[in-house]
Amino acid sequence: MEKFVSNRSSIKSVPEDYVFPQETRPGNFKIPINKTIPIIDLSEAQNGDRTKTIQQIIKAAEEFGFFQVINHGLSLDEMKETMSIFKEVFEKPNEYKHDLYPEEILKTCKMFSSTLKYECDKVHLWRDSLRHPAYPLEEWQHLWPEYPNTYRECVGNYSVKIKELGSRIMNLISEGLGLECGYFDNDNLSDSLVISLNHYPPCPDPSLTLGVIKHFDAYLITVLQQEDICGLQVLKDGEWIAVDAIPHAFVINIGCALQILTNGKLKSAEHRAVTNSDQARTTAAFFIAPSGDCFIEPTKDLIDEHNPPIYKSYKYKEFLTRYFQKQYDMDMVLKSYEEEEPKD
Ligand SMILES: O=C(O)CCC(=O)C(=O)O
Ligand SMILES: [Fe+2]
Repeated sequence: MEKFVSNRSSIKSVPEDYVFPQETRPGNFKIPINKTIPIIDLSEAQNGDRTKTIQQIIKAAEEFGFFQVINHGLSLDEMKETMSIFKEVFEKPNEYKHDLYPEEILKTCKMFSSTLKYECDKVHLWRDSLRHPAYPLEEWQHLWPEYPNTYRECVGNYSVKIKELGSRIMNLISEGLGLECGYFDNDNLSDSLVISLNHYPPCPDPSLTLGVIKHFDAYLITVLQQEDICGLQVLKDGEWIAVDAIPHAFVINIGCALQILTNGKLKSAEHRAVTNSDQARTTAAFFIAPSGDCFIEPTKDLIDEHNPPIYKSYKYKEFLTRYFQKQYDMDMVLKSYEEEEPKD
C-alpha cells in the first residue's frame, strides 16, 4: 500500500487508519481566523521605534508563544521561488520519494509520510514530509536532494537568510529580556538549523483527520513559511485559534528550549495543522536549534531569589531524545525537567 498521501490523488474517502478518535479529531476545523495573534513590523526595529517593537515581541511571546513578522527583509519573490521548489519535491513520483525514505532512521535527509515511525502510528497524519539539517551549510548541503536540480543552491542561499532573520529575532528577544545582545545567538546555543517541509494534500473529510497532531516545538524558535492557505491552529486558554495565512509574513513561535532558557518567562504554545478539502497546502518550518552537546538550563541572569529556576539543566541531546520518545506529550517532557519543590 502506498504511504505517501501526495501520490494518492484519486482517494474519495478517508481510510480508517487516518481517522482520529472523536476527542482529538478537529471536528469543526473551520474556526474563524483570529486577528489577535500579533503581526509585528520588523523594519520598525531598525528604522522606527525599536523599544516598542521589542515590547511587542516579548508580549506576544509571553501571551501566545506565537507572532507573525512582516517587513523582515526577504522579498516575496524569493519566498515564492523557494516555496515552488519545496512544492516540486512533493509532486515527484513515488520512486523519488522512496529513494529518500529512511531505511535507517538516522539518514540525514528524511522523506516520510505521517511520522518518522509510520508503522508505529496509532493513526496516520494526512501529510508527507521532508526533513534535513541545513546549517552549517558546508556540512549538510551536499547531502540534500539532488532534484529539483535548483534545490541545493536555492535552498542553501535561502537558509542563510532565514538563519540571519532568526538571529535578528533572537537578538530582539534577548534585548527585551534585559540580556546582552547575542545572548541566545551564539555558536553553541543557536548553532543548528533544521528544515522541515510539510505537504498536506486535499483531504476528503478534514473534520476526521490531522496534518500535524497537537504538539510543542522542541527548539529555540521556529520560523514558519506558509502561503495563503490557512491550517495552523494554536491552543490558547484551552481553545483552538486559527492563525491567519499572510503570504509575505513568517510565523514565529517559541520552542521548548527557549522556554527552559528563559525560565518559563516565554511560553511555547501547543499547535496543530488541520487539512482542507479544496487545496493542497505546503509549509516550510525552519527550526533554529541548539547544538546537541549544549546544556539547556534557566539563564543565570533571569533567576534570583524571587525567580528560582523552575527547570533543571540537561544536555540538549538528552532533551531531544525524550522529546521524540514521548512524541506528543511535551507536558510530560517538561515536567521531568521541573525542579523538585525544596523539602523542609
Ligand atoms: O504546517 C503547519 O502549519 C505547522 C507545522 C508545524 O507545526 C511543525 O512543523 O512543527
Ligand atoms: Fe510545530
